[in-house]
Amino acid sequence: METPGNLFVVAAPSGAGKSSLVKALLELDSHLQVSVSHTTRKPRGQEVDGREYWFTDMATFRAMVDAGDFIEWAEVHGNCYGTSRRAVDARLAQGEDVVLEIDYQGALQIKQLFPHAILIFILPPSYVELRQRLTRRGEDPPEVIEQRMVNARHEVAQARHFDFVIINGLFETALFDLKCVVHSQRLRYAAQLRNKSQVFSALDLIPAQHTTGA
Ligand SMILES: Nc1nc2c(ncn2[C@@H]2O[C@H](COP(=O)(O)OP(=O)(O)O)[C@@H](O)[C@H]2O)c(=O)[nH]1
Ligand SMILES: Nc1ncnc2c1ncn2[C@@H]1O[C@H](COP(=O)(O)OP(=O)(O)O)[C@@H](O)[C@H]1O
Repeated sequence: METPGNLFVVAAPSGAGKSSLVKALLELDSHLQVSVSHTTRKPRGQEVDGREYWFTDMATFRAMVDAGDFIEWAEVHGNCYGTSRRAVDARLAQGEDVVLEIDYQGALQIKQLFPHAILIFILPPSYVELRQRLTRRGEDPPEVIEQRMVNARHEVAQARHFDFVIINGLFETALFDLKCVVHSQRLRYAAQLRNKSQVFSALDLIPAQHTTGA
């Protein structure tokens, strides 16, 4: 039986830079897969169905909730978002590492289901910078930016529930920090059993009672 992969959750207030950081991390880390969420939000700008999100209508989303298709879901900024069981379970079982880019409500649900999941919160350096990034991103109308700025204050307060907090001031520094968190999780004894099993057996290193990602 394959040693299950690691599960990483990245959350942040809108505009803090989580999508940019996860995208940059995936380009550097071929062992990491991102889970594509379902949402009732309408596509923005260049977003493509099946790439950034699976865009669904509310009736379909509700039916998936009722069918138990999501391992977590939440209403965020007036839209529904959810992580499908299919997107995660099979990959973890194959020993792949998976990253979820979801809000703090989903993150806390995931921690209940996967106690060894690593929760990472991305903070903006200030609310002024957060508003500037949302405005510069140019993907949300002013009223949506206002809503996200109001919600940001409550979201930021949830950082204390997370395992790691990364301040996304200089992008490259934040990306280095994110890579360190992911890599340090892989250096844990249990993860090494998966990554370096030949060496462990060559050294007669008896695998400890395996606990996923502990
Ligand atoms: N709980 C949960 N939140 C999600 C999911 N997918 C995205 N989100 C969160 O929903 C919020 C809004 O995402 P989005 O509409 O892409 O706006 P953005 O944060 O401005 O890029 C963000 O906090 C996302 O992390 C999901 O599957 N589950
Ligand atoms: N460290 C940073 N410094 C300046 N701009 C940034 C930084 N990180 C991200 N951005 C920019 O801020 C905007 C929001 O980033 P994005 O990744 O979409 O945030 P989120 O996914 O958290 O909503 C984007 O235009 C992005 O290019």
